[in-house]
Amino acid sequence: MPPLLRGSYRRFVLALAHRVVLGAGPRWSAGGSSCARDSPLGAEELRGELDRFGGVSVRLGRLDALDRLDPVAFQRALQAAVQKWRSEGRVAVWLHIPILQSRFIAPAASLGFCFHHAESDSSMLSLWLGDGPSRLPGYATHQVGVAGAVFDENTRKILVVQDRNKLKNMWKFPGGLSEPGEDIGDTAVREVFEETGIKSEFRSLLSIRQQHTHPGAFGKSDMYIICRLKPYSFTINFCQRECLKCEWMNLSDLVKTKNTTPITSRVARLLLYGYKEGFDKIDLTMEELPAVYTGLFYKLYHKKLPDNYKTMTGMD
Ligand SMILES: NC(=O)C1=CN([C@@H]2O[C@H](COP(=O)(O)OP(=O)(O)OC[C@H]3O[C@@H](n4cnc5c(N)ncnc54)[C@H](O)[C@@H]3O)[C@@H](O)[C@H]2O)C=CC1
Ligand SMILES: [Mg+2]
Repeated sequence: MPPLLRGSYRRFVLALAHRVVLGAGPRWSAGGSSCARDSPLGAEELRGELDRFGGVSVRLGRLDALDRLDPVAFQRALQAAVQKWRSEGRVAVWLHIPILQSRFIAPAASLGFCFHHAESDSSMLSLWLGDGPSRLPGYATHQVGVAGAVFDENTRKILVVQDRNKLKNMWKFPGGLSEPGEDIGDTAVREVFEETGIKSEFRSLLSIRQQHTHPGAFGKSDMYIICRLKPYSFTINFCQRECLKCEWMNLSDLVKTKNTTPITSRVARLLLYGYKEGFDKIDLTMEELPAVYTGLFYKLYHKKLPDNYKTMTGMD
């Protein structure tokens, strides 16, 4: 018996392994999400939840007893649990590890667990137990950047900046990265205000760019969305830390200048077209609709649909 499994550790690990085996067993209702517990053995157990795909989720932060467990003992307990789950046909194990319990990452990795993702205060490891290659979905694939094309129809001027810390100083629309849970239009309005001091309101989406292996996206892809915004303040007070220059430029000058990026030039032409022919030609407008399954709401962006088409029931 290894020295670390003597005395109280030994009793604990045996109880833990036993608990895992029982906990992962038939008292878990298939397709349900309730915790399995064996009450006679108390709180010291490796508890998990069964998900609707047949995988098991274990949240180490909920297991008080782990505070007293060392990595070697944890590895043995986890190994026993994985064996049992495998024999029961579970398809995957998800291991949620609070950052302060990161000593359990290496033991899990030695059993084949890999990082699925990490947040600021925790990591999630996963192990595929099903047949064939893993069918577990990956984590985030893109970062989302949003810019605001703030166009003043009265003066035909557009708000442009040159970023500091860029190798080439070119005119572009102010913008930046979306915060978690932030609506696209809100990112545009917030970033425009933070970088230029201009207040504006969301009108529509104009373009979406997708670029892979984007520099600065930590190996992920970049989704860059440009919104049309309407200004309601006009005095520039730009952020010196982020921007080198900021000005209201004639839209026709932005269309002509070579000192800009291809996407800015293209969207400037799109705006000119919208200004001359009607913004309904270029706008993807937003509407909030209810989600059927979650009871939440979402934002849907598309070209304007006439009201009679929204309510029509057939082709008549
Ligand atoms: N084609 C275009 O016209 C351009 C498009 N974009 C798009 O805009 C979005 C990002 O906008 P940004 O203005 O860059 O974001 P942002 O306005 O949120 O600013 C990012 C801030 O983070 C700082 N930063 C970034 N990486 C850093 C690091 N490793 N260490 C320290 N500080 C760091 C930068 O200095 C900057 O202050 C992306 O979607 C990108 O594709 C950005 C520039 C030009
Ligand atoms: Mg920016």
